Amino acid sequence: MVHVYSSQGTEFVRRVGKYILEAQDEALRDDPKAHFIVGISGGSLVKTLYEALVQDQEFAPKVRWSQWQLYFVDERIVPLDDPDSNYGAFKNGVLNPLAHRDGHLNLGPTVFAINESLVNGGPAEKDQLAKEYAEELPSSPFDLLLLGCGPDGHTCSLFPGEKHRYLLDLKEPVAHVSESPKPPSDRITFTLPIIEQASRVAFVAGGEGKKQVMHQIFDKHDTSLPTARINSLIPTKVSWFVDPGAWQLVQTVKPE
Ligand SMILES: O=C1O[C@H](COP(=O)(O)O)[C@@H](O)[C@H](O)[C@H]1O
Repeated sequence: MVHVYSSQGTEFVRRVGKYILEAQDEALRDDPKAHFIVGISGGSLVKTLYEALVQDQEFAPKVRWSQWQLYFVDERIVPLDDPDSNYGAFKNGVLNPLAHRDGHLNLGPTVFAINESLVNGGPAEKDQLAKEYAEELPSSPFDLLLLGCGPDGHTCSLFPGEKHRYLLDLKEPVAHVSESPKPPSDRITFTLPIIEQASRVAFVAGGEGKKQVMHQIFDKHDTSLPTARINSLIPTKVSWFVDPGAWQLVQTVKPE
């Protein structure tokens, strides 16, 4: 069963924060010196992470950042300081405010970014960039993947539609995507095998702009959408955090 939680505002952010801390504590329980291995999306998730893990007075001190190893489940192939970079958004939205929180220097996570020297190359360099990112991945499965859901049902940079259907069949853990329907056009993305192996997968989705796609995912079970496909592949490992704006058309599932 896929778990669905619907709440709004501060409650929404705190539910996400509580879930992340549970995943962190579970991963570090048996070996307090272990790493918590996390993959994050870009987009609206970054603001939620800031509010839940940096701004929240109760949760912030409980985040063991120095033990986090953090990867991007997808990345746009642009320089790291480009406004479209997922790394750049996370740096500006979470790492920088974290570093200066409470007036002293705080240690952040170990962050794995793409090889920036390849971003202006041709298709071969972009394929190489995906291959190199795959080589950086941990040897054990991810403890947690925090995913977004676009209004078209995409997650990571796994897009729906005929042209990108092949992405759902790929076996390599990281793929180069060209001609993305959402700019920028060139990206890398985690693929389904790596998502399926993760211990926990959470989707975080808010706003009215996502109400139609939620209906497609939860009422219509449209598994041509990468998000719905993940629900059907690993239902017991998936949780959804959705706000009432996004949830308003769903009729067949009652949030917990
Ligand atoms: O392009 C992307 O979009 C998705 C969804 O973003 P959101 O702003 O609607 O939450 C995001 O999860 C992905 O990482 C990003 O590259």
